[in-house]
Amino acid sequence: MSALVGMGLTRGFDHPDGRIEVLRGVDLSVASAEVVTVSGRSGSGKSALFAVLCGFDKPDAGTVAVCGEPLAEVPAWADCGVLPQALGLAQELTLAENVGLPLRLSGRRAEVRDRVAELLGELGIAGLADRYPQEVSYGQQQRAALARAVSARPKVLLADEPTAHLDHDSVAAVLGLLRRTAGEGTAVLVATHHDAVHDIADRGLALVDGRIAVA
Ligand SMILES: Nc1ncnc2c1ncn2[C@@H]1O[C@H](COP(=O)(O)OP(=O)(O)OP(=O)(O)O)[C@@H](O)[C@H]1O
Repeated sequence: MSALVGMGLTRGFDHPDGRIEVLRGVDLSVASAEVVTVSGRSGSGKSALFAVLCGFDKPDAGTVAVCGEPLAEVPAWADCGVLPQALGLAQELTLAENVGLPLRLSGRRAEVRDRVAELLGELGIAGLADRYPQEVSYGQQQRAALARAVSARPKVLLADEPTAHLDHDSVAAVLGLLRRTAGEGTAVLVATHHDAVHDIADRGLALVDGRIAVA
């Protein structure tokens, strides 16, 4: 079954010089355990699409379903994990606390310690567990935000440019985690400009003129 289904998604924005229609009827689906990339030129609407798919933004028309259920107004982290381009780490929490937050909010406190240690270790930032986001680099924050997105083992993971700004070893760690997360049953959708991400994906989609095409 498709874990993530978007149908007929449209979204436009009003600007002083007129309205732009960014999404013009996007249909897509991602199955459990599948890694799918979305490419497209800068400004083509990848982030706008992800915002609609995870419920951060409402489409003008169309529907989103996670495992056959309409997307909740505020989806649980265990349903939909998100790595937004802006990261959105809680500044008043340490990296470890940020990563453990989805588990705490899901009432799974017993899993927090081991899962946080596992993810921070895998992403090479275990030594930064007790630092606050403003005390580490952007790339380190980005990996913490990815760890937070996957910590509750969500049904769907949406990762917007997860390898931007990372060095070679960090890219390899992120790609390994994306693949492993899919291997554990999560449907993974990744917006990327990066060939290395396409190489580990099962399929590639492209956003062209507000619609989805096979890449
Ligand atoms: N909240 C908003 N208000 C107005 N315009 C917006 C808003 N969000 C996105 N846009 C516009 O929608 C278009 C698509 O933006 P989006 O950020 O989705 O592109 P993208 O494909 O993710 O680009 P990049 O690869 O550079 O991250 C752009 O023209 C942008 O200016």
